[in-house]
This record gives sequence, structure tokens and C-alpha cells, in this order.
Amino acid sequence: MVERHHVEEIAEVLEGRASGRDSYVDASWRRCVELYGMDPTRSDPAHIVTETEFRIHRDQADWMIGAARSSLQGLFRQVTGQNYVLLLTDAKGVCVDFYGDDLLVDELRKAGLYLGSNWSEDLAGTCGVGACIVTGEPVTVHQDDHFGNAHTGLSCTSAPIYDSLGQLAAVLDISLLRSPAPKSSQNLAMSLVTAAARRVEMANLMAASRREWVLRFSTSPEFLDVDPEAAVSLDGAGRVIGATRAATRMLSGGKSLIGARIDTLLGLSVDDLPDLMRDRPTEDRVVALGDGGAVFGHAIAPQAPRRAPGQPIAPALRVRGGVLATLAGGDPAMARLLSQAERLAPTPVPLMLCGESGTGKTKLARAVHMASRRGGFVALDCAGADVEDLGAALSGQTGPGTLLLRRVEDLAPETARVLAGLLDAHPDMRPIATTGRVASELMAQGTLPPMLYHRLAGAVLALPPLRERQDLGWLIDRLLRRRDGGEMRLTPSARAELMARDWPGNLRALGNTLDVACALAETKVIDLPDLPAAPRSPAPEQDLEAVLDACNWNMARAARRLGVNRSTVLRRIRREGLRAPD
Ligand SMILES: Nc1ncnc2c1ncn2[C@@H]1O[C@H](COP(=O)(O)OP(=O)(O)OP(=O)(O)O)[C@@H](O)[C@H]1O
Repeated sequence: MVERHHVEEIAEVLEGRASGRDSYVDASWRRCVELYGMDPTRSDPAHIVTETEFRIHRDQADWMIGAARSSLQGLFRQVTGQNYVLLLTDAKGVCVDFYGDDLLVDELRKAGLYLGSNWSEDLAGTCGVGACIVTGEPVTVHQDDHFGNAHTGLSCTSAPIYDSLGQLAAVLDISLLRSPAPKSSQNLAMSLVTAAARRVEMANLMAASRREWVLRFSTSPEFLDVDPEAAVSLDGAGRVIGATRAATRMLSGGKSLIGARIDTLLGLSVDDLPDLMRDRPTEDRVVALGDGGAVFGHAIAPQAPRRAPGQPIAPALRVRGGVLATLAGGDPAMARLLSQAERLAPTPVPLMLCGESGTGKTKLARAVHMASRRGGFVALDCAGADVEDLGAALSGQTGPGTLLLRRVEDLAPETARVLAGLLDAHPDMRPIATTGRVASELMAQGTLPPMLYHRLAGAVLALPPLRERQDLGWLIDRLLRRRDGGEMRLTPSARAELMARDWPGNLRALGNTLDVACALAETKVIDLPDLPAAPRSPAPEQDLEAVLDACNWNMARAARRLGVNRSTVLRRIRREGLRAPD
């Protein structure tokens, strides 16, 4: 009886009358007859692919099965005892993973709710998985919503899973062999299956983006770090290279985000991402949306590149990841320094960072602060700072924080005298000092009182000048990617010129040079004439011998006089073949 009524209802829909069911059901019925030539009176058994076909489908979906496993297990636990069965199908509708009650396996297998069954609409008729694949949306196909008589007892709720490029990759289905008559009985199943699909997309994006920045979003602060709603992955220039479906909806109303720059979608740029890392209070991590709304953001820094097999790295050189790992691209001295910085970061040890101007001391200090997971960050330029400025910087600081003292050699003597006492009064504030001088000279030459020096220089980290770094090429690429939307390229001769320069102004000068070059280049390609002239060395090279003579060939003194470091003097002596008088 029910069957006859079902066939009549399908005939009415074909004649153009609406059935009162969900519109995707009517549309699917029409496709079944008009497109696939199906007959609703037939009772075809479930379609099961062959062993060999199943192995191929399963192998191809292996990555998805792995990404989905923990979400599926969580979902199955939630519905335990309610006779639900979970199916994960690939984008063609073939079931590649299955969670169900062992006692029901025979019955489930017969109904096609099992591994290897093919639920594509052109074979199985109107069904949850099939309609989900066609519409790309979550659906519930309940009892006689199904087209074929064989399936009209089932209730199937299916949600699509998209890969990070926005392609349909799989379908997650939760089904019942027997269910209550009202379709609304499956509303809870619908919310469970869509939430699980969202988590699978998130897990998949995270697994694919270990070496990229990931920005996760939540509308409520309490779920931001534990169960965010949406996420994008970004390249170094801040362009979207992956997104979950929810992020595509949230940020562009469903239009693909791939290739879009984050600053065109949100009120932030790629340089702001460190401010959204977990060490910041959640309520400070608010991101403005293009439509005037706002969400909470959580940025996750790229992890360190994985080692090539057979290429061991000494434990001392290993930087596990996080923001510190983004500061260098394989320079051995930097790798050693960053590894030490990583281990010192969570401790309260005061740090002194030394190096020529523009070598990245301030940037390193910020990165150490982020890796330390301390709360507040206060920065103070020591030049011109008086006791009041110091007191003001420290007042109101509660809980563990970082006090950055920039160019500590410029501290006025009276400020230097009270600083040690102020630090003692704020034991939670970990000082990080930067200096352009060799650390030990600060005390030896009386620039800092010994007590203050010892209070600040718990560990000394010396940043190498740019001309000594072996990752100059990597740095050029990295800085270039951050400019003009990451589209600028260098001609080989322009690159060779940059690689050959001495860079007395270090990373700051490199950044400025690239800014000028990007502005002057008429196309997206920077050529030799677009590069500003290299700054002249502070001391002309022909003066070196005279300076050395004047300093009695004391390298350290000559280096100070020339405003360069000792290794530069040694390098020039070798290059010019100079010899100390006997
Ligand atoms: N590892 C890095 N990668 C990319 N850019 C960097 C890096 N380190 C520093 N920079 C950039 O170089 C410039 C100078 O860096 P920073 O201010 O940290 O140098 P500094 O050593 O503290 O300089 P100063 O001694 O003059 O205060 C900044 O624009 C910074 O963003």
C-alpha cells in the first residue's frame, strides 16, 4: 500500500507538483527518473563494489580516513546504544570507513550500510549520501524520501566534507535501519553530523598546514582554542592557501578564498598574526570581519621544516617550531642561537641580545616573549628614558610578563642606577635587554653598573650580522614575499647583486632596499636598475691599514674605530693581504 502511494507521489512530482518534502528530495526524484531512467517500483539490492575496486577507493581515501578517525570515534561514542551506524564515503559515494554495532552487521550489510557499498545517486537512487554529493549540502533523506523501495525503511543524514581547496572530498553519513516516523526525529543527528564534518575539515587543514600559518576562528571566546568553527592557512605573503568550508562562508559568503590576501578579507595583515597567538588573552584576539562583524582569532605559527631522511641534526641545533623557527632559514649560527632561545624562553632567565643595529634583536625579543607564554609585553627605548618612564612602564603590570629594554647601552647613569632595584621590585617581569655593543664590554667599560649588568645578562645571545649569515637568499625571498602581495620577483642579476652586498645596515637595510626596489620596479620583476645603490661602508676600505697602524694592530680597537665587528676586520685583512709590521 505504502509502495503504491510512494510511486504515485513520485509521479505527481514528475508532473510538476511539489510533494511538501524538502526540495532536494523532489529534485532528486526527478533526476532518478529523467536522468538515470530509474523505476521506483523496482527493489534493487545494495550496490557493493568488488574487493579490488574497494581497495582502490580505500587507498585513495586513506588520508581522509586518517584525518576523520578521531572525529568519527567521538561521534560514534555520542550515539552509542541508539543503533546508529556511521559511514564515511569518498566523493564518489563508496563507503570507505564504517562504525556500527557488531550485532547488526549482517542486517546492515544487506541494507548497504557497510564497507564497499556505493551510494552514488545514479546507482542507489535518492539517498542521503547521493543527495549530499549532488547538492554539496547536508541533507536528511528519511524513510520514503528514498526513491527505491529497497531503502524506504532507512533514515540517512549526511554532511559533506570539503578539502582545504574547497573540493568535495568525502561524505559523513549517520543512518538508522529503523527510525521514528517524524523526520524531525533526525534533527539532532543532523547537528551532530555537521559538527563532526566541520571537525574533520579542521583536522585535515591542520595536518596539511604544518609549515604554514593557520588562523582559526570562533564566534565565542571559550571555544576558540578547543573547538574553533573555521580556519584558513596562509602563505608567507598572507595569501589564503587553504580554508575550511565554514571559513569560506564566514569570510566571503561561500566564494572561494584561495589566493585572496588576508588583509582584503579581515582587518589584519600577516604581520599581525603573532598578536593572535595563544599567549595573548582571548579577549584581545578580536578580528574584524569585512561585513562589520567580529570573531575571535587564534594564529598558529608554522612548525619547523621536517628533516630530510638521513640528515641528522644535533640536538643542540634543533628548533621545534613556533614563531622562533620563522626567524632563520638554515644558517648554522642562527639555528644554534634559536635553539638556545627556545630552551631559555619558558624560563625566567634575563636575556641580553647583542648584535649590530638591524640584526633583528627586537624581533627576537618579541619571539622569545611569545614562546615564553607570558602575559604582558612592555618595551622601553633606553635612550632618553628617565626613572619616571621606567616606573610608568612597570606600573600596573600584574602576573608574568616581559620587559624589553632596547639599546640598554644608552641608559642614562641615574636611570641605570635605579633599574636593578626596580627589577627586584617586579620579580614577575622578565627583562630582555638589547645592545649594539659586545655584552661583556658594557660592564668592562663602565657603561652599566656591574650589579645591573649581572641582573640583565643572565644569558647572552649574539645575533650574527647579515653579511655572515648563510641564509641571505632565504631571507631575501621571505622579505620579498611580504611585499606587494608576494608577487614581486628578482631577475638573476638583481639577486646576485643583493647576495654580493655587505649589508652594514643588516636586515633593516635589506628590508628598506626591497621596499625601494618594489616601488621603483615598473613590473612585478625587480631588475638591477631598480635597486638603490649600496650604502657606502662607514669606513672606506683603503683606510684599513692606517686605522690598524693607529690602533697598534689591536683588532678589537680597530673594529670599534671602524664601527664594524672584529670578524669584518679580519676578513678585510685577509682580502687585502695586509700584514702586521714585525
Ligand atoms: N628574522 C627576520 N626575518 C625577517 N625580518 C626581520 C628578521 N629580523 C629582523 N627583521 C626586520 O629587520 C628590521 C630590524 O629588526 P629589529 O628592529 O629587530 O633589529 P634590532 O637589532 O633590534 O635593531 P636596533 O639595534 O637598531 O634596534 C625590522 O624591520 C624587522 O622586522
